[in-house]
Amino acid sequence: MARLHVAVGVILDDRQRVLVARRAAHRHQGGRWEFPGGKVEPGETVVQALCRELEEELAISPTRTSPMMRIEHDYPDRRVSLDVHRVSAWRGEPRGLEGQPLAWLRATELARRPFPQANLPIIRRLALPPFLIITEPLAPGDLAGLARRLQSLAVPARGAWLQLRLPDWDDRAYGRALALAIRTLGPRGVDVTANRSPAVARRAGGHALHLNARALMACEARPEGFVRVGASCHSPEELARAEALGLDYALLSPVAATASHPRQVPLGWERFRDWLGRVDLPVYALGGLGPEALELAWAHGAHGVAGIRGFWPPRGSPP
Ligand SMILES: Nc1nc2c([nH]c(=O)n2[C@H]2C[C@H](O)[C@@H](COP(=O)(O)OP(=O)(O)OP(=O)(O)O)O2)c(=O)[nH]1
Ligand SMILES: [Mg+2]
Repeated sequence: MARLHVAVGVILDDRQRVLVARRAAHRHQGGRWEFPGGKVEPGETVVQALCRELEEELAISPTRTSPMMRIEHDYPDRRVSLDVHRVSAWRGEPRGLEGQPLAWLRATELARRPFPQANLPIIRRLALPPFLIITEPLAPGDLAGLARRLQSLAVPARGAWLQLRLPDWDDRAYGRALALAIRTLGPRGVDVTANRSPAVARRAGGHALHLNARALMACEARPEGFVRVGASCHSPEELARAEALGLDYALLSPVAATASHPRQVPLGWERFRDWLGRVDLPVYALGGLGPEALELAWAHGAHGVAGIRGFWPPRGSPP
């Protein structure tokens, strides 16, 4: 059975809601929800096919797209290869030209609708927010200072999560900081990942774990008991290790020059794209980047942007 090549669009608005449509009952995978798109015709590029399909199905013309992932899936009656692209800007107002119902959903709402089986990796990937904010250096044990900084955090409309990175803090103080961060940010919809040993993270109630590159390379297996585990990477070997361990994401740095790691040579965007293209893993761009770099990062294959300085309000500014 030949594999059907399908262009799929993850259409995202500026609050990171995704446009989905319900497939008509009589079609393959009928009645289920889908990300709009369709078959790539002979002679078309994937992006050309996507633009044509979105014109035909929704009356919109994409003006900005970026590659997101590729999925091979075998249904009992059909084999498909989904070439998934983000659509982050378009002309026109989406309408269901084929009578199909449409809905704009947040990532957390996608899991509650029936989608074709092949779409599950897309839904899992969308659950990772596009911004990963890393804590700034803070005097060891200064919990009150941390509380003030967490309060001051302006969460980007597209969504973010936080990596609690306090390398100078001892385990005890770190555990208290982690519990504080989870308590403060959880109600604001911001998950917190612990950059510490699994034992300390677990004891403080952490459910996500971040490994630095040294911890990653020392790891024999994915640490157990966390819903999300990721790692900091600086080379293709480290990325390959993160993929082999079945981690959920990686950070790749430094893309540009940074104040926090002045001696590291920046990768630049071309090498960044080349390296992340060798693994099947969502990768955040890190190093000298702020939230404004998201479209550029997407254009180079990144899942999102991670950073320190570009995300926090200046110290001493009113909360
Ligand atoms: N468009 C789309 N297709 C998907 C998704 N997930 C998934 O398994 N598929 C499968 C279902 C179909 O077998 C195939 C897409 O074909 P399609 O029926 O949408 O193709 P098309 O728009 O060109 O439609 P048509 O001309 O055949 O009516 O890929 C998805 O999220 N979006
Ligand atoms: Mg279609």
